[in-house]
Amino acid sequence: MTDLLSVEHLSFGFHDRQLYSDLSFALKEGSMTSLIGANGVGKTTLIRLLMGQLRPQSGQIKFMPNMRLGYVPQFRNIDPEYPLSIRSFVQLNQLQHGFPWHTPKEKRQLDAVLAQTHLTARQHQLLGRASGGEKQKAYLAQALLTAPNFLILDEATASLDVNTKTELMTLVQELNATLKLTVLFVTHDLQLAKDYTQQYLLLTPKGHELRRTTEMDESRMPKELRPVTGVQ
Ligand SMILES: Nc1ncnc2c1ncn2[C@@H]1O[C@H](COP(=O)(O)OP(=O)(O)OP(=O)(O)O)[C@@H](O)[C@H]1O
Repeated sequence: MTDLLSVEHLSFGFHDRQLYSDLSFALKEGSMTSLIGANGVGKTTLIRLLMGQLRPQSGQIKFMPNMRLGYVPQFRNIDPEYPLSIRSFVQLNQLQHGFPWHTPKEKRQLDAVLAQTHLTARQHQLLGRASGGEKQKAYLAQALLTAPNFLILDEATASLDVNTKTELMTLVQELNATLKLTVLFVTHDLQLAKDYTQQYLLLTPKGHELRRTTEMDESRMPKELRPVTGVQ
């Protein structure tokens, strides 16, 4: 299988702190990878580098030519009085052509994405009154509207309850299987990493490792990462 992403000898730091000095790894097309590491080790910074918001100090970030990136941010609280329905919120990602209306093709795409994320029945619910899981699925649906083949989930399950986390990750797994989405999942939750992704990229101040989650040695993981309990 081809590499969707290849990072070669990347180095980056902020003025007072070097985060990586020789970071190299590749993600295969269609793979699911957890990005894990202690607080402040540089996970978000790596995502910002991948998204082109920061430039490497040296080294290279290469994507396959037809890479289309979708980004799902961390769950945020939304004001209960937020005026848009789930459908209208998801649709915001389609208003980039500058017209305040939607073409029949866009409506079909929107309906398809709402169905993919199991939101069809709840699409007229006000987003502010939706459950945490529905809100997070709305962010996911918004990202899917641009038909990405690479999806970055940035702590997207943090602050969701266990059942909702499971539901969201099952959905992401379905999308990975049906759309061949390559997934990079930033998480502090080792159990989710083991249950839903095949490999993990661990960042530590001393270096990094990319391994299969079946080979994860919990005792070598940073202490603050949630212990693997085996209970879902
Ligand atoms: N714009 C910036 N300017 C200076 N330092 C920064 C900037 N952004 C992040 N940092 C620092 O870089 C380090 C890595 O931050 P980053 O947010 O990438 O870590 P993280 O692994 O995502 O942490 P967490 O798990 O807590 O979200 C931290 O020490 C942070 O304070």
